[in-house]
Parts: sequence; C-alpha cells; structure tokens
Amino acid sequence: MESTTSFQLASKTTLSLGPKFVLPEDKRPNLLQVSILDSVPIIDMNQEPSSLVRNISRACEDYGFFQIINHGVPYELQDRMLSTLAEFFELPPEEKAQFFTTDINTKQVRLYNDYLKVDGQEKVGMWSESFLHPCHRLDDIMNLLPENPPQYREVIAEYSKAIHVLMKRLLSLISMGLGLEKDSLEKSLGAEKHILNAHANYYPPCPDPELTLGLPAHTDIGGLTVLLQPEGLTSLQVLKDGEWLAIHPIPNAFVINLADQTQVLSNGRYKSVLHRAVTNRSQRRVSLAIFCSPDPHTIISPIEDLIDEEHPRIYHSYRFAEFLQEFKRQEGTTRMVKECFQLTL
Ligand SMILES: O=C(O)CCC(=O)C(=O)O
Ligand SMILES: [Fe+2]
Repeated sequence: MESTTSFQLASKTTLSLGPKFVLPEDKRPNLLQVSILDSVPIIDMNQEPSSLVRNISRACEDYGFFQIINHGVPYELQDRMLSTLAEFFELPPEEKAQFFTTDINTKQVRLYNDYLKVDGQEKVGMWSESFLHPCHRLDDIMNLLPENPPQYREVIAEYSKAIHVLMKRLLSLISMGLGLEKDSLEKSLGAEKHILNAHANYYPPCPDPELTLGLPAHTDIGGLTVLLQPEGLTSLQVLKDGEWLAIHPIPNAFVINLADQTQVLSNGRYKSVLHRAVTNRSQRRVSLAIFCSPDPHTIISPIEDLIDEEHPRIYHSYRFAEFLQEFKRQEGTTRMVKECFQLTL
C-alpha cells in the first residue's frame, strides 16, 4: 500500500496546519484582495431559447463561467449526492486507504491529496482530498467504486445520468452561441465516445485559510464542467482581468465552466479560465465536478467554421492523449497545457 495517507481528513476534529501545508507568501490566497463587487452571470435555463443562447454565449466570452438555475436536476438528488460523498470522505482512514494512489497513469479510481511544487521541488499539500473516477458507462468499472457508503454506486449512477442529459443540452446551447450546428461541440468532443469523470473534493475546516489553498489555481482540461457546490460556504474563485472573483453558492444551482478543449475548439473565442478553491475555518465543504472530456484517441482541432482571415487558427491539431500526457508532465505546477498547443503566429 502506498504511503500517501498523510492527510487524514477522516478526523472531524480541527487538524493542525503543519508546515507541509503552508504555502510560500507569493502563492497564498490573499483573501482580502478577492473582489466582492462582481461575480459570474446567473442564467435561468427556463428562458426563451434565443435569449438563453445569447446570455450563455456572452458569459462564455466574458467569464468562461456561469451559474444556472431551473436546470431540471432534482434538488433532492443533488443533496443525496453531496451527503453520500461526505460519508465516503469521512470513512475511517483504513477503509479509504485502498483508494489512495499517486499513480496517475494506470489507476482509474483515485483518492489523492493535490499539491504544488514550490521552487520546483518541495511539495506543499493542498488542504483537501480529491476522489476521481469515470462516471459514464459505469457497468465497466462499477466493481472498482466504493462499496461504502452502501448507496455510493447507486447515487453516483443516478446523478451522473442526470448530469449527462444537462451536459448535452449545455453543449448544444454553447454550439449555437458560436453560430454552429447544435451538435457541433458534442461531435468535436468525440460524439458518443466522450467520457464523463467525477471529481469530488473534500475540504475540512482549516485553522488558517490565509496560509493554504483547498485547490490550486487550475483550468479544467476536458470540454465542459458541471460543478455542484454546497450552500452557505463561499470557496470557489475565478480569475477575471487579473482579479479573483468569488462564486457565491445559490440554492439549487450549478456552476458551469468551459474547459480547455472548448477554448481550443472555439479557436480561443470562449475561454477556459483559472479558478481555485479557498478554505474556511468553520465547516467542512464537499463539492463535485463532473468533467465531460474527449476519449484519448479523439483529434482536437479548432472548428473550421470559426477560422477565417479575421480569426486565424490559434491552435494546432492534436490527439487528446497528447494533451493528457502534457497535463501529467506539468503535475505540481500552475499548469499551462493548452499554451503548449498554440501556434506561434
Ligand atoms: O470545490 C470547488 O468549488 C472547485 C472544484 C474544482 O475546480 C474542480 O474539481 O476542478
Ligand atoms: Fe476545476
């Protein structure tokens, strides 16, 4: 068994912030500088189709992030999903240990503690645990998923099915916003071959949120992300014009963000932006991101209809497996993966 269980979040008591978790000054969150004046748009999915497309398109261009309400996924299911995840993360460490791994190449189901390399070497652990696994075509991997809590497999199956429907609807609205056929983005992400991954995050209460981060600044690498965050705790922040903006949770809403492949497919018109999670002193927080990504064999290339004299091609074509390889190579850094596939103009 690997010795990666150093961060024992199963404990409900306040953990001490050992030096392993303290970021150097220039990497700390600087919470007083987070803007409270602006946040990302809130979009009602029940509005008239042409204004819905227009509002989503504007949010994609200006922020790369938005929240949606009236999306059709039952509130009760969201609640059940988050409490099931909390139960999982709070299992005794011995029971969770079977999922801990640092093997990012072969393990499909992974529990891990994210980190940043400081000065290119030393690892500073993030104040979180993350649990990642595929959540589509679940029959193929069901036996690898937790048996405890006993409802885990059933709840994740029901939840991801509902999110998959929502994801397809969002992809078609985003395609229309780009002036494309409604199935264009989904097709470009490999049509039926696309993959859904569940990325659950657990942030215990933190004795000093100024010294550490829950998740470091990153962009998501797939095509589109649907994030469920709990009510009452503001933790997610997004970078806009060099400033961090907080995304306050709204009851019964999802946070939607564009990920790297959509930035490339849209030839840079829609942005996949940096975001991070900060910690809080008082309560544990659980969030769940569902990533929709291409299969590793899918060729990703800016969509031809979005390239013209005024908008010359920014990225070259690549197999998604190459992107994943570069992503892994940059582990522990504030990754700049899509930049490696940019054409030098
Ligand atoms: O916990 C959050 O709000 C952020 C999660 C996130 O960015 C991710 O899972 O990629
Ligand atoms: Fe993310």
